Amino acid sequence: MAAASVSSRMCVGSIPCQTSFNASIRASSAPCSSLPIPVCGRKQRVQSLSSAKLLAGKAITFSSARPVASGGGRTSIRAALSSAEAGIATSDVAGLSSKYGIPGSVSIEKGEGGSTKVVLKHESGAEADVYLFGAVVTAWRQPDGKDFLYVRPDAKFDGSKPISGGIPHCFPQFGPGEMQQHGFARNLDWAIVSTSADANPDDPEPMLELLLTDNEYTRKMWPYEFAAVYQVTLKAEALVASLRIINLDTQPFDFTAALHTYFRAAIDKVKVSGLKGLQSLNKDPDPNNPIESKETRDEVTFPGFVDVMYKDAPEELILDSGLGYSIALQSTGWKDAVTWSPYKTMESCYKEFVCVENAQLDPVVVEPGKSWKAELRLQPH
Ligand SMILES: O=P(O)(O)OC[C@H]1O[C@@H](O)[C@H](O)[C@@H](O)[C@@H]1O
Repeated sequence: MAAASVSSRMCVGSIPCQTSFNASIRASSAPCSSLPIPVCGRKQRVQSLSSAKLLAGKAITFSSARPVASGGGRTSIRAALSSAEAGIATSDVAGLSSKYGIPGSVSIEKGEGGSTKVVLKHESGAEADVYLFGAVVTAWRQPDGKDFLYVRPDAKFDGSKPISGGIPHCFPQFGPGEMQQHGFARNLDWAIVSTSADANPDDPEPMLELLLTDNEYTRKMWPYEFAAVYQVTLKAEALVASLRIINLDTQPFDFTAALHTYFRAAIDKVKVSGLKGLQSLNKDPDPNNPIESKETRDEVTFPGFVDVMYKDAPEELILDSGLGYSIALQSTGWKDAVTWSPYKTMESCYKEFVCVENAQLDPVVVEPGKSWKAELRLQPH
């Protein structure tokens, strides 16, 4: 749909503070202009959907804990999402800034390689950078300036390949498999749906909500209509990443996925705890025929090349970075975990990072009109 044909306008401050953009739409059958007077909308930036589509539409529940109602709502959900997508070009930093920027909390900037990034700023001094290309959180800076995430020196930000570092998405395939390694979600521009900084009245936490839907390119690899909605919230001492996959198709689909997090670490000292007793599948030496075993160590270390998948991981893993601090990875919905260190296959940087990934390794089936949700909360431990 051409941007010009879309009735899309600012709807600043018309959303009650406690709800997200989508929850508000769900709660309302009214067009944007007739939604309630701002409660604390000063720090809310949303892209309104076409009012006609909202009035005609069924519930859009991709930010709620409840699955999307099945049945006839799909067409209108799709229409509403198309409207949300057909906004400002991802390269239009000025346009995106005026629509979604929130002074002091959310800024839209030109990042590395000319790619657009969103910087979330918490009043504690913490910051997070999120690139629209791949919806990758590339930095999570602490108030003292330390960045807990890592971007490889060979990372490209110009769209020529996925950004190698931070928190890339693996979707709809963790891999290896029929499509490109780790799927297509990290190769595409995601659209901003909303930003806010007032969901919590006691703590102005900046939040960014991004959207990816199918297109010709994705359907060639994975022939389904879908929406992926990704919310990143920066708290004083935590980064929360919440992913929802909605089936907009008329048939069920299945996928595997992961958040492929690159943590800054000292490879000779880093340890991961919480994996003991889990079934492990070692992709070394043959990723297509992993060797099954059981993890016996309290603390998993990285003395050489490591590429291991763990089934049914607990909701909390602890990463001791070896740099003087530890990070808790708390997750819901992500059933499995992966540890990866390329070791000397990446001579220039292997000493500086480790990947501990929250994953869904067995295909998850989503029925038409239903959705799947998983959340990762990272916080100092
Ligand atoms: O695509 P990237 O970021 O280079 O990561 C590749 C690695 O990603 C890991 O998740 C896989 O377990 C490895 O097998 C793979 O080599």
